[in-house]
Amino acid sequence: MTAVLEIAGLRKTYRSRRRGTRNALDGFDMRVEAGQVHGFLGPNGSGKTTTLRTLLGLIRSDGGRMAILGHEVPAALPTVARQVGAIVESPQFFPHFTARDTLSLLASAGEVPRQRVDEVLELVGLRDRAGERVKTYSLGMKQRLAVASALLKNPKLLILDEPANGLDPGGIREMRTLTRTLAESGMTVLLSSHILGEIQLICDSVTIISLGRRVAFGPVGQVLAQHASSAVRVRLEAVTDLPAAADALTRAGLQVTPYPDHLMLADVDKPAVVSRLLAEHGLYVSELAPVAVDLESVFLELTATAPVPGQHRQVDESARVGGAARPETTGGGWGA
Ligand SMILES: Nc1ncnc2c1ncn2[C@@H]1O[C@H](COP(=O)(O)OP(=O)(O)OP(=O)(O)O)[C@@H](O)[C@H]1O
Repeated sequence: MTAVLEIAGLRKTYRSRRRGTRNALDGFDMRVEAGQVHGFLGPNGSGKTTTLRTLLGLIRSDGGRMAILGHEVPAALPTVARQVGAIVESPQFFPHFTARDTLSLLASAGEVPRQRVDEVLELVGLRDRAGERVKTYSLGMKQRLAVASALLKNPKLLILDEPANGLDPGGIREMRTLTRTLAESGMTVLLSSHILGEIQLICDSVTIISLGRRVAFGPVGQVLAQHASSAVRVRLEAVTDLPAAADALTRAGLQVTPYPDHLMLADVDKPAVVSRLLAEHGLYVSELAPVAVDLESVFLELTATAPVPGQHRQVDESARVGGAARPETTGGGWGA
């Protein structure tokens, strides 16, 4: 398959006299194949926006390589810019302009044929409200207008940062259908979102980032399968025993994620070992069930961002996967 987007070893450090240095990207890799809808997932502050801004030449990297449609960027951005549509930060529109005026202005500035304005208004579902001023639009309608503006050039690569932000359930479903339709027409879509159920429904493949590094990537089914084999949900007869159970299982070397009314265990080859171990501590299991894994649980496990009762996770406290200095080896190098 042909890569529309390749990133290898990308590094970005923010430096400020007051806050010191912060490694936002620490050798990040990504590869997006042509015609795919690719999900870009990561906890708050993990480096998604920094990646996208670097890719689009809005900020400069401190190292690594990036290519769009085979052209190295940022050097080739003037060449490839026409083929990339992006909404990375909430775009600002003139509030007194209508959606049609806004898009017409952008179309003439970008030498896009006038008829494309009506096409994109139709595509994003704004046709009937296109004559109203943007200041009267709801958040979701502004979001649709933003997507319309990114589609004007009929790009080969469409980058959407949180496109479902502010959309109602119907709007989210329409955005899903639109994204799939665009991909079926040959467009490659890179989609960052925190709505993991949505990503699982829409995306062909994903990249998960944590602390500026890739911690998982590949086709959605493959990423799920890699984590599906041996997750187990444990409930106890007494909920108050959960902390003691988590403690005993952790000390036995198991990877435990606590929830208010159950524990999740990763990599359990023999579930019977769990009930025996807990019984030895006077803790009695009421349920021990293999779990059908979903993207949300994989995300929480890989980024270590599952909520822990009684604790308030701070934004930078996501995973150092495996405790290793570098979380995963991916074959390395360009395009892995
Ligand atoms: N201009 C900046 N100056 C200093 N630090 C920054 C700047 N922009 C981002 N950072 C830091 O870089 C890290 C990555 O931020 P980034 O915005 O890329 O995360 P994100 O994954 O997009 O998060 P979110 O999901 O919350 O949007 C964070 O620790 C953030 O505080």
